[in-house]
Amino acid sequence: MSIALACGNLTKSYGPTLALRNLDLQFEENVIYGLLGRNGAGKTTLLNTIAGGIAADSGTIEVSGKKLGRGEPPKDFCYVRDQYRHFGSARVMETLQIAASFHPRWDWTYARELLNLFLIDPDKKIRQLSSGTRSLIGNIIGLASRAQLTLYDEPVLGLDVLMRERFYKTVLEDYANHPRTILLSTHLIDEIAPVAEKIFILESGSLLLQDDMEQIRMSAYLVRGNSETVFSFMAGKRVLYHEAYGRGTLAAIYEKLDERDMRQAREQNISIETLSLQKLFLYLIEGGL
Ligand SMILES: Nc1ncnc2c1ncn2[C@@H]1O[C@H](COP(=O)(O)OP(=O)(O)OP(=O)(O)O)[C@@H](O)[C@H]1O
Repeated sequence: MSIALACGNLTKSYGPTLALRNLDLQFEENVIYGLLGRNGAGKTTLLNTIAGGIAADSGTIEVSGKKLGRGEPPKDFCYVRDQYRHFGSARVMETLQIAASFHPRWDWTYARELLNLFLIDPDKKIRQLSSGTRSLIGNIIGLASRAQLTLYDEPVLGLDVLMRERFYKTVLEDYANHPRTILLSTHLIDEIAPVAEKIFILESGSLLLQDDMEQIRMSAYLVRGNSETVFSFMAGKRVLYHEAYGRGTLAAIYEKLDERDMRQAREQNISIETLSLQKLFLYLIEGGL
């Protein structure tokens, strides 16, 4: 496993607001990450800091083992955010030409295919596009850049469900042929679950959870039953949240359950359901345990 990017002890405040708190994060090469967090959790600050757009107060950013200077962007890197609205009077094709000049691995054949796939007229001016279509221009740049490190900040904002699905499918297909490190920051949590291999959840500038999607699928459960039996079942397990539920208790746990746990649950009439990523997120935030 090689590390593409490592953030060490990263801290950034805006006046009294601590946006990133001693954040340690590592991104492996050739993995798709999902970055989740509530409004104000620090996602954009993290991405901007990695991109060199803002300087951290303290901490380090290393790309392939080499420390970046203050405000220095990583090499072979693409940051997709909502800046394309500033290209108002430029045509789509001109905007792609500017982007291509920054990305040595840019693939024009692929960029044209993507314009067709997302039904975008290359002669239109950016300001004539809907906001969803402007997001797609950024996403096309992210894909066609084939940058080894690609960060997307809310790439599906304003996209209808068909275009969201099409975008995620395209990311996966292209990643299969051209593996690279991709980070997708989004509020649409359950949509990211089939796409991301690993998840980071930020809350108040700190990392609340990081895990493989596969582990999350095998570890996130909601258990319900008589309070006494539920508490005894939960003993020694990581409990994210619990509440009284009628005469019993409902609890969200984060733990791999084995056959013995399942037998105990059956014998004691405890119901166990798997939690979706979105529900896990909600219980993590609500629980704060
Ligand atoms: N330029 C700024 N000046 C002052 N405070 C800021 C600035 N940018 C961000 N913040 C604050 O820093 C914190 C983190 O904001 P950030 O935009 O990184 O969160 P986010 O997770 O991207 O949120 P969202 O999902 O709403 O975009 C918030 O409390 C926010 O109000």
